[in-house]
Amino acid sequence: SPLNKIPGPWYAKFTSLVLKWHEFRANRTRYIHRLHLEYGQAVRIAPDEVAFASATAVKEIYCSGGSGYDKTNFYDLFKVYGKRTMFTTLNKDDHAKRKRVIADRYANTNIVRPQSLNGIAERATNFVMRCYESVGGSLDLYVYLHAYAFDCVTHHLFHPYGTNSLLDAHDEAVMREVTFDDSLQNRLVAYYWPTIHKVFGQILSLFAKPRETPLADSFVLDTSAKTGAAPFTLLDRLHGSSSQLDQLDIAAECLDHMVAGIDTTGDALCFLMWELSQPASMHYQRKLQQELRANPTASFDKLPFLDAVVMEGLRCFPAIPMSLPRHVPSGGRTIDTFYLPEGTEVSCQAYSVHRVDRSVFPDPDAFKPDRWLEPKGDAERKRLFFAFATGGRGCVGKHLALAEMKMLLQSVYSRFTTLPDATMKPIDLEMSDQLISSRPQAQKCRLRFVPLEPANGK
Ligand code: HEM
Repeated sequence: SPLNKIPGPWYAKFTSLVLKWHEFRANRTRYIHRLHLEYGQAVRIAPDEVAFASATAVKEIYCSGGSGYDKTNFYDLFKVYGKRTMFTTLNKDDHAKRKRVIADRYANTNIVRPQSLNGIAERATNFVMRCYESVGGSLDLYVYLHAYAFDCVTHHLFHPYGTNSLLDAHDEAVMREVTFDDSLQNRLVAYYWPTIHKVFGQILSLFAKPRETPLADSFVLDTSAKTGAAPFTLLDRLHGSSSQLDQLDIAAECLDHMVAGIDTTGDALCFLMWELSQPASMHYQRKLQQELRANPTASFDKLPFLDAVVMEGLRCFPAIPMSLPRHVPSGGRTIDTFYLPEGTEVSCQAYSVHRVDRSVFPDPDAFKPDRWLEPKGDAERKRLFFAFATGGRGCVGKHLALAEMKMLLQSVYSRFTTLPDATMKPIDLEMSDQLISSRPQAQKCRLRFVPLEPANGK
């Protein structure tokens, strides 16, 4: 095999079992990262699978021809109501057709419309209310950040039919159902051994829970059938004449975006606020508070240190840190000097792309927002920033996610100091891999919120 030339552990030439073992133990990302540290930026991780971590590989796999190589059938696991969505289409043409309909709803010009931003600001205010209520005790940030992300994304999809899970128990139950899902092992069996999954599915579900989200499913089926959504929403576009989607396709697309918008933004904020609350990062928290309080009326996208904090948060703790698998196209390709035959599975994972090249990210495991403020190396850092992936299949919700993250941090850190609650252990925030996203292992994150003195004594 031409892949024999690619460095990697000896057993990867013969079996994918070791890789699968780590996947089942929710530890794929760290395992592959260890291999990168040992073998370099190109590693053979299974007989027909290679992981890369260089900027040239990212460009080739995810950007060549605009949207890079086609996705693998791994993405079948994410089909919704049995339908393919923009995210789960495998080939370029189907994807481009769907994206043409959807993309403008996620353009920054649409995100910064007053009706869109006011909805996010309102949710950030609800979050701050929760923080005030917790003063003297602690708040489980994990739950409320996911509620915030849920409310923001449903605002963008469905306004005026968005959720209010920060204040409403029924909506919170919908969010919990999606967020506290525990179906990793069951879905991995479905992917790797579909026949076994079909035949022994009932027995398997006694040991490994299947994914079941009845509340979310029926919320989206009902809501996406409604008319009268605001012009900035995705629902408005999907019901428009240009979309030509039937009702079930519309519901599937909406559910996919809703799920894509909850855990990603919720987990990214959770890891970031936990880090900002650690003694080693307290000086960054203070610097952020100073910037926010010195510029109380500044827009969230005009604050350089806030931007640096968010970029560094997403670099250190990308909510999707895992491999984004693609197939080498017909005829084979050469990546980083290695020839790969057609059909080889190739991928990059943000966790490693953000760490392996120490000339671009020195001291890569340390949280250092200031690195994003240095003009030197700016282009190289941006080239290796892979939290939202890149190319035509990169995250369509990026501008929405950044607006949500920045507006929440602005609301919180202009009013509070956050500190870890004594009940928390460092292991609680260890990364636990799911299918492509990673979440804090304990699925809780208790912080204490200490109100700041009013600015200027007011
Ligand atoms: C911090 C938050 C977020 C992160 C880190 C993130 C990251 C990503 C990444 C890495 C991908 C590429 C996945 C792949 O190729 O397998 C992606 C795709 C996608 N994201 Fe996000 N995302 C975030 C928030 C959101 C939000 C708020 C939405 C809103 C609806 C969203 C919707 C999507 C969709 C629909 C796709 C598929 C795009 C396509 O295939 O064309 N994401 N995201």
